[in-house]
Amino acid sequence: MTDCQLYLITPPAIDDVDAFASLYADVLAAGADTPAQIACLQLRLKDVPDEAVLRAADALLPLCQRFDVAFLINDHPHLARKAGADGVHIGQSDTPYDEARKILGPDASIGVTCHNSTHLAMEAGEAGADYVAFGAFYPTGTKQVVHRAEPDILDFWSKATTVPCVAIGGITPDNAAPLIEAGADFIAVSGAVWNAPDGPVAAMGRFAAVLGNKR
Ligand SMILES: Cc1ncc(COP(=O)(O)OP(=O)(O)O)c(N)n1
Ligand SMILES: Cc1nc(C(=O)O)sc1CCOP(=O)(O)O
Ligand SMILES: [Mg+2]
Repeated sequence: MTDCQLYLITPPAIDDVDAFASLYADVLAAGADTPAQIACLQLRLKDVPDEAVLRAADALLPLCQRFDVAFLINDHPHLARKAGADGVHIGQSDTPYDEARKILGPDASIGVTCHNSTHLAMEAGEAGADYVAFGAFYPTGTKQVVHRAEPDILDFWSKATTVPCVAIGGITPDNAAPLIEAGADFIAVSGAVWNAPDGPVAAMGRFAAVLGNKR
């Protein structure tokens, strides 16, 4: 079994929060005690009012706590603090790391998007980021991306530092293996779970199989 873990990101829009929370509970249960056990859920709602983020957080945080899953909110450190989240993920055009750390304090988990740049990752790591995220590794329909990363950045990073690295971008059970083998500590996925033709629970089984292989 690899030591790479699954980092789940919500869809960018959730129309029915209660229905999504129920589906997320099924996904949590499907991954529990398997190699696809979810390590972190990121709430990544885009272009919605703060109230919508907080409403979704209220529904999802208790489920994360029940399954010992870290709960991060994307982009907004103030909302992460207000929601009682475990941390925030920030990109290069979001709140700067130092400001996010001031807002959330020393015990929060703060992840930083570093695209395909070891320079950005070194800066984030030296500043105190809890993880760095590299991507996009594959084409994705979830986000308009301009940067492409190759697995060798994961190999370099995992040999050069102890700061955990997250791989993201178009990751599926069929293309995850090279990223896992290259040294990703986490694979961050969204569409491959939520948009799976046979449903998110079946997708979790496929991720368990690929994450269960020897690194
Ligand atoms: C784990 C993880 N990695 C990268 C991103 C992308 O963040 P960002 O560049 O700020 O883009 P948006 O997600 O905010 O559109 C992420 N959210 N999570
Ligand atoms: C949110 C995000 N950030 C990316 C980056 O490259 O920084 S790619 C991406 C989309 C992730 O969703 P999916 O697993 O459906 O591709
Ligand atoms: Mg962002």
